Amino acid sequence: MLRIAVPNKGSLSGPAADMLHEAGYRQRRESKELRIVDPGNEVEFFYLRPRDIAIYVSSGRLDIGITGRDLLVDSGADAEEILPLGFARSTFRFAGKPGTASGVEDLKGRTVATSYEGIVARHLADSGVDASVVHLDGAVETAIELGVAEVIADVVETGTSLRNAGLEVFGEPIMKSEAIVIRRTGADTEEPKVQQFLRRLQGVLVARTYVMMDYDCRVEQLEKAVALTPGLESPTVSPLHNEGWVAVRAMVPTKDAQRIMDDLYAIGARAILTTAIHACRL
Ligand SMILES: Nc1ncnc2c1ncn2[C@@H]1O[C@H](COP(=O)(O)OP(=O)(O)OP(=O)(O)O)[C@@H](O)[C@H]1O
Ligand SMILES: O=P(O)(O)OC[C@H]1O[C@H](OP(=O)(O)OP(=O)(O)O)[C@H](O)[C@@H]1O
Ligand SMILES: [Mg+2]
Repeated sequence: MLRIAVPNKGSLSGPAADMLHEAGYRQRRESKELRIVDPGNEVEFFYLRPRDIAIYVSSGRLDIGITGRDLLVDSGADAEEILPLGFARSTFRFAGKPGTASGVEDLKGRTVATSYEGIVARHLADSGVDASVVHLDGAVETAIELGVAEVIADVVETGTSLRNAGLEVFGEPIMKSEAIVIRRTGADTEEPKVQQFLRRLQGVLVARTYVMMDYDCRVEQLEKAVALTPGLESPTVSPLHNEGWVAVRAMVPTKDAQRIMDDLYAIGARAILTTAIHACRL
């Protein structure tokens, strides 16, 4: 049975459960459930604090975990990223009152409040800057107003929390994060059960980012049309009953679908349709 750690709270937990559900796995019904077995898929899910997941996975007791890249790095645990999942995207940045500093080099002798002490301490050390780090559990934006620190380092997504606290980011982003699948460093990912799990999640990612596009075009326009819709391997081209016409079918990135439809129309393609992909194995 494959043992998988899933975030039980916070920004990662809802989207992770949605993705696992879309991949065909049973998920818990109540937020108080701490573990469930999915016997049909031979998988057991453990619902754990996002921060603890890398530690459990590095211990080898759980095979796989879903967590944030920033949480993995912060933990310093002996685990590694094997698949990015595209949700809970954020950057990790320094911020302060306007004019406080313009880069990490200005932080010498100052105090930085953060919930990600591991990331911050390493970044300061790598930059050769000697500054103090104060650990807070959350809501770190308030630390400056209340005099606990002059600077914070925190997760930034829309920037709303910083703006509401009258703070501004400064310096280069310390890191970019998103939800990821992790395993113990060097663990065997060739294991068929692990491979099957990863393929299912990849299938969900593809289904979320691609649509299937069908259209008819004249044979003379086929090369131009195929250049617009190269597909993942190569598009399917079938003859139509009307001589001189073919039907083409290819996967296209959802975000480009409307532009591609315009371009196909402009070169004479017609009956251009897109359909959602619900699941796939590449
Ligand atoms: N507003 C946000 N937008 C996108 N990702 C976020 C946001 N806040 C946190 N994250 C990401 O979620 C993960 C943190 O998960 P965690 O559950 O600890 O934090 P949280 O969502 O802030 O929850 P809480 O603070 O309520 O415990 C990190 O990978 C972080 O980058
Ligand atoms: O840039 P934004 O879109 O505002 O998102 C970033 C904020 O979201 C998270 O906070 P959360 O609400 O989880 O509270 P916390 O600080 O207690 O973790 C994070 O810690 C930032 O504060
Ligand atoms: Mg938070």
